[in-house]
Amino acid sequence: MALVKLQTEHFRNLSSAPVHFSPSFNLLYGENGSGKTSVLEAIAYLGLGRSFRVSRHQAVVSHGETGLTVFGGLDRGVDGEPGGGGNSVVHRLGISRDVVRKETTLRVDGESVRSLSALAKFLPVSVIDPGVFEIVAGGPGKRRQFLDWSVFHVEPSFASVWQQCQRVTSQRNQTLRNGRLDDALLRVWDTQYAALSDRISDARKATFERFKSAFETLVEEVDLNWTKGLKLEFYPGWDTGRSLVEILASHREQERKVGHTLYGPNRADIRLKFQGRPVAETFSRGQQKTLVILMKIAQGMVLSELGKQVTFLLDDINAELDVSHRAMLAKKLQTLRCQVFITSIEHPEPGVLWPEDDAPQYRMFHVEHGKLTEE
Ligand SMILES: Nc1ncnc2c1ncn2[C@@H]1O[C@H](COP(=O)(O)OP(=O)(O)OP(=O)(O)O)[C@@H](O)[C@H]1O
Repeated sequence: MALVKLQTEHFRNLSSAPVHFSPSFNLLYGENGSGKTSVLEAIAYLGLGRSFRVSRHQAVVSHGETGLTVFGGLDRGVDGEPGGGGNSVVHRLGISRDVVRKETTLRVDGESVRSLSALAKFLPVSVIDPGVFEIVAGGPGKRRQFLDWSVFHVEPSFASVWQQCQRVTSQRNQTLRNGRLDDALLRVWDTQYAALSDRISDARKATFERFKSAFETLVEEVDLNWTKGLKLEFYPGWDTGRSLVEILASHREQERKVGHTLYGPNRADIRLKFQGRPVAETFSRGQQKTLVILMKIAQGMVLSELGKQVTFLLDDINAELDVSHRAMLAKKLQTLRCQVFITSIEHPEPGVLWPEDDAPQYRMFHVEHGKLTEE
């Protein structure tokens, strides 16, 4: 699927006029503060139900307004129509947020839906912005988020198992904090928690294996010297040599002291090592950035294998990647037949992104005061 129509109301500084996009590449350029990132943010809002820049919905709502709406029209993507995709909308998505009532309303094809996953499954959006490099440089939380995004799109039941596990974890934490020694109750929570944790971990591991294999193929293809000896490993959040119930029972006092669960899927990680050491300690900043880009592409490959097209949102990559890495990224995304949005301050030169003169179908937009004008 590709987002071929976008219309927003009261979304930051964006104009409410509808915009039609290419199912392939879309190049957006404009001055600082013109609204380029806000366009990507509005697209991501449809696919993630939140902003990728800020955690408060209020910040995204236009000043002086009490709510926002984003509508999207999807078509079947680059391969959906003879001749490389036409703008024929096959699904309509809508999300509204009322920040006074703190209510979100979701619609798919005119029907109300309750869960965000019903909307999100239509539009897998992957953001590559300056903050994305935290996946390598930052803590395990960023890598869990990265992995779970693909698990969600690969394993249909993942979102509901995850929610159940969060509920049980929070009840278990309350019991741990409860001063009374309530061992019998804790054991009940332990059993439920361990069963859900195993399901989460199995789903994560299966998706991780797909991801790892795509990543290895990609690394082979791009043939970058410094990636030889790089190892990716999934850590589920506990030592799987023993059952989680056993581990929890043997760390009762420790968990009671801290008042929360210390072992399980909330501790999972993708461990990235180079010659036995964490890459964050070994790789240069440029290498770390390239590594994240390769991981993002590999994630796109996994979804492509399952017949799903990722919509990539590339914010200001000129500031992050040199010309050759930008060209490598554009080429790979073109091969994957993904939909791509790229922002830049300068007028884009397609010859830089596609030096071999094999530019795909693209649309170019100038962004000014929140309004997009196609060129
Ligand atoms: N809630 C809001 N309501 C109205 N306008 C807003 C709101 N939040 C931000 N803005 C304004 O919207 C504009 C769009 O900002 P955005 O970050 O999208 O610009 P950009 O083109 O990506 O800029 P840059 O190149 O500097 O990254 C800015 O001028 C900002 O001041």
